[in-house]
Amino acid sequence: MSKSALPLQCVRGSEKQVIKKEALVKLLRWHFGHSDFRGNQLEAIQAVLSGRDCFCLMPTGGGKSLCYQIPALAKPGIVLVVSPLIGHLMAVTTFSFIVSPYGDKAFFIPQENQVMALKEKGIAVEYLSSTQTVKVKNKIYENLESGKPSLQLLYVTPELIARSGFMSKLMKIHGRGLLNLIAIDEAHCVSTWGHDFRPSYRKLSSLRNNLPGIPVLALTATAVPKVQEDVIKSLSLQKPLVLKSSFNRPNIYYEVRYKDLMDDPYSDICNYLKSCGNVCAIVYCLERTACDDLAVHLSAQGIPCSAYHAGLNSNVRSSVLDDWISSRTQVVVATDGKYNLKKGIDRKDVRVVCHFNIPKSMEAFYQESGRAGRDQLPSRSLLYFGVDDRRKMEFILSKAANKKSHSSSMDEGSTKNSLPEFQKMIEYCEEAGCRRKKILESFGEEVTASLCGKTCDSCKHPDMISKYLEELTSTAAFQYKKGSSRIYITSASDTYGDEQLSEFWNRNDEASGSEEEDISDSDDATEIAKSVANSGKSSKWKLDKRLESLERAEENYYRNKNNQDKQANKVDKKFISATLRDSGKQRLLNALKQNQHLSSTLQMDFVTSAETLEIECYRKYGKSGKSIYLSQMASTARWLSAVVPDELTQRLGTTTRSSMPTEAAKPEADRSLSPSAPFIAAITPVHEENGSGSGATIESNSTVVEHTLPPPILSFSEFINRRKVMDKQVSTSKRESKDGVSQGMEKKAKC
Ligand SMILES: Nc1ncnc2c1ncn2[C@@H]1O[C@H](COP(=O)(O)OP(=O)(O)OP(=O)(O)O)[C@@H](O)[C@H]1O
Ligand SMILES: [Mg+2]
Repeated sequence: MSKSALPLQCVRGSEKQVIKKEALVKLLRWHFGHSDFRGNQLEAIQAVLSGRDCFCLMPTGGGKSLCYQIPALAKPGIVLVVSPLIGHLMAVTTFSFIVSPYGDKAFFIPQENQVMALKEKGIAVEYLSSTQTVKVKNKIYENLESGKPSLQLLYVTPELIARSGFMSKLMKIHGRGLLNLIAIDEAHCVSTWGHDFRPSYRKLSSLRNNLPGIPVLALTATAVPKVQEDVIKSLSLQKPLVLKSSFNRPNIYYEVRYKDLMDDPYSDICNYLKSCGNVCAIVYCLERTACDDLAVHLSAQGIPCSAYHAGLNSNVRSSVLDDWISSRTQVVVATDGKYNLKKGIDRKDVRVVCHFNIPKSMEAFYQESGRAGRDQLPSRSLLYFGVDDRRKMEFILSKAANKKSHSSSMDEGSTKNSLPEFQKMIEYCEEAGCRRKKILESFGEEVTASLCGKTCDSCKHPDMISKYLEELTSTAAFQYKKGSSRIYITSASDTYGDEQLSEFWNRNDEASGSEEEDISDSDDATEIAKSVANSGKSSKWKLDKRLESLERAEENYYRNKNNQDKQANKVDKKFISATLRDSGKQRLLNALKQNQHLSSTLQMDFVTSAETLEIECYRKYGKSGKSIYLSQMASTARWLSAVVPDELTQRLGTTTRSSMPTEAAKPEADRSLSPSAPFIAAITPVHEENGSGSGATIESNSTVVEHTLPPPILSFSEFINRRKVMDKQVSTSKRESKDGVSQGMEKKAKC
């Protein structure tokens, strides 16, 4: 319910005057219902209200937003909040977001968006972004230009700040003395050293020059000292009050598990999630294919789960998030890319964050694991460490570092070296000692071991962890690690090249619909390699080039990228490499192995089965291009994850007997049938319920067996044919009903 504003005369003070704590606490209680300020909130608020610049470093969920929201209430004038991707996030789903609606740090309150939530609290707030209609924007501009603007808080994107038209509007407002504060949320985005650098943030330095005398508040949860210095310098903060909170997240229990010591990491994560109960969880994977595979596996084991990554079109992503946020799915398996869970939408009650592959840096790990327990309740971070994963990441990073060293004029100071960053992650996993201490020390925080209070596996079970580490160092995989990263060279040539191995279905949709992927998106191994390599081009000239290209990509997101690019992309994306095919076989093999129905069928040759199905798919769809091939592979993997032995035998038998005919060679009748038809026909007799392939009752040897058939594998042409038939049916029935209506009307008219 809307609340009337607290009479402000009791708290509003003139410039440079420190507003007393009591008055600010009153505002906090009245508008937000919190009893007192947390951490450094009060200091930050008082500093900016007295006109001083402030750099405020608070952990994820620490309460940074209040540091600019309270000043908006405590002093006349407008607080300008720069926050990335407001428009994107407000537009991308049907839900609403609150506070910093930037992917990385956004968090979600059902049915309310950030602006709505603040309005509900009686605060005059608006946001401006490219996703709004001209009408809405004009209304806001009118307010700003009116004699007495009623706005207290205005959220804008960094891209808008970069536009000269908007800047001149701001300058006018400033000239009229109506600007109270400039708050820059997610301020680490300004730094090329940070893991979330955004070129448009570089233009924010113009704020200081164009709007002199207005305090600037930079807010971030990024703990790396180099980034902090960079932010202060880049935003031209003047003698700022620097406030740093501890990065300790006492409500998160940290744990590492060792894949190389397990029979089956998939089962382990599955059992782990089950043992946590029906809680909200995020699982991060390095690559999209790993996401898809794991999501399939968890779903097959009865855990409501979906994959979420940039390979899915925005509609699918929205519906995945919808399901997750409304608790229809328990677990989301995501890559760590820009539009994914790390930076997408967050729930405050995430109880578990799992990293199924080692993250590329401690910073990334901290941010991602920090999605857990934003409501301050006990939560868990679990990292699955695998020597192979480690090597893969090392290869990607060192390849990028090599590229860097080949670039001629080095400018060491301007970009970060990712290998030492990754080393911290390795130490976190491979060395004994308190995990919490390692996290905090990696951010330069001095802590005693007692701080942890047995809230990490290493402090809680030191002997067990020592034993695991001993075992790990004696594993073949570990022994091999000092040799070379040979095993990744083959895959890495693909991983690092222009081609993306990690694909999922709907690549066509993606190419045509979701512009957001055009923004530098370290979504999978390929992208990580690319982004690291790019950041490694360290001459000033090269850095500028990179920034320019990123800026262009960013602008493309907000406008509409031209169709020629899409066409070019589509052509490149058609080629199916041998490695892609190998990974496809592996994917089918994994699906087979994960299938519980088949695990008892020991005589089954999984490898040959996977190969046969892949060859079938390639022969049928290889020429049609990568998208269709991948789409079919995804369908097949889904089908395999639930198939029962008889059905698989039938399928393989059918395949062999029919010698994998091409679509053209198939009899006409066969092509128009549902793809499952030959398969169902082979099991006789069949009684279909509801006329569909699923839920059929299969009678065999006089015994009635209830089966839920797995989803049929739809070939592309069958899918198109089916659509055509359905469209035809719909238009016929529409015509008929229209005829019926007009006949009825004719009758009425005659009467
Ligand atoms: N003083 C306070 N007392 C109680 N709760 C608070 C206080 N300040 C903030 N909160 C709550 O803490 C939660 C996190 O706040 P907020 O989103 O501002 O954090 P943040 O630091 O911006 O996090 P992120 O880095 O993820 O963006 C919110 O639910 C907010 O209502
Ligand atoms: Mg925030």
